[in-house]
Amino acid sequence: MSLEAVRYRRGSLHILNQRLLPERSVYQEIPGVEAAWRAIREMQVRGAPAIAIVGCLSLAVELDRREEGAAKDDLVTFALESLAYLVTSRPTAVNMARAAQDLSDFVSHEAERPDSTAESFKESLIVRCEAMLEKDIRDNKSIGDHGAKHIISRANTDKVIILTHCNTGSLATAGYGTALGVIRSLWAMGRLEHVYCTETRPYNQGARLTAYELVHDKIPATLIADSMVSMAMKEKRISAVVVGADRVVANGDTANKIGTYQVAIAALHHRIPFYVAAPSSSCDLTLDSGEQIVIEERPGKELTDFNGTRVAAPGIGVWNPAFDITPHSLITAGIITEFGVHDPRKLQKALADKMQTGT
Ligand SMILES: CSC[C@H]1O[C@H](OP(=O)(O)O)[C@H](O)[C@@H]1O
Repeated sequence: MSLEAVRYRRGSLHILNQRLLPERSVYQEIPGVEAAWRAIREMQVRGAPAIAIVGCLSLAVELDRREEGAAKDDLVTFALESLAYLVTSRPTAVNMARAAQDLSDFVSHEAERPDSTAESFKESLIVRCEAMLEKDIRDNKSIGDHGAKHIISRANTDKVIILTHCNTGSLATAGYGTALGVIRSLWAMGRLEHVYCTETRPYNQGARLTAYELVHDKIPATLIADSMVSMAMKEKRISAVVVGADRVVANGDTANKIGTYQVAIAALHHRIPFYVAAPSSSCDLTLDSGEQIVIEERPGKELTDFNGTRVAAPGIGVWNPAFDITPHSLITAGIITEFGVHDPRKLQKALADKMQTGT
């Protein structure tokens, strides 16, 4: 059975508490929007797509519980306020903000429809939130296959060796994953020799989550410290680097987990192709360049402590940005979306064309 970050059925939402993995696999209920906001802020659930999906499904479960007879205007106000609130949970990943904008537009349109009732409004909004689950998995499988075919077509070996950073798998999405989806597709095609995953300090998404997923799927993999990346590129015959994204902007600059920028610099030095894998829902064409992206800074305790024990010298100052920006010039092999692999400089036009044609 594949790993599930999110378990949903009408009226019921549970998340796998990722702060407890890999030692403990605990699903906790998310009864509504407030609980979702807290779970996202505390990174009990994380990953750009998963954040948006949990946020929107928390609205769906809370709407479902509203007793019949609630006034349509009250439901409209509740939905719009809830979506705006959910966007404040974490600032860097764009997926929640994009989903909130889409759903708010939908709500406003539905509210204006003369033939819509409170019940039909509720049902149509819940159905739109629920559709995010299947769409995300479909997009991830497309990303996986586009990325795998692109890597294979450019490799000079029958099987490839991939380095990845952070966690971009089933624990960061509705399933399959983005960069880890590319790895899963390479494995399914019989074209993957090995994976190197970085521990990804300080939350350890790699050591705790990506390693957990790769072991679960029986994919041959080796965990390395973040500081070992350059040595691994020099010694371990890495064919390509594939990472995820929290926000890709119009010129292809990409916000991703802290450490991605220096992995990209090391890849350039070693002439190793560097890919970003992200659904179009992680792209923000309203921003021209990476300098405009807000970088979340997390509590210093998340850096000074390890498993509840302080390891840093008391009294030391702490800087704990959760993301960094990789300039498009370092994304040398392309940005992999559900539509294909794009030159970062041509991403904006490619996505605009797709949005226009809807294909
Ligand atoms: C497909 S997940 C994308 C992205 O989200 C992660 O950040 P976080 O664990 O802080 O939510 C990481 O940057 C992944 O690459």
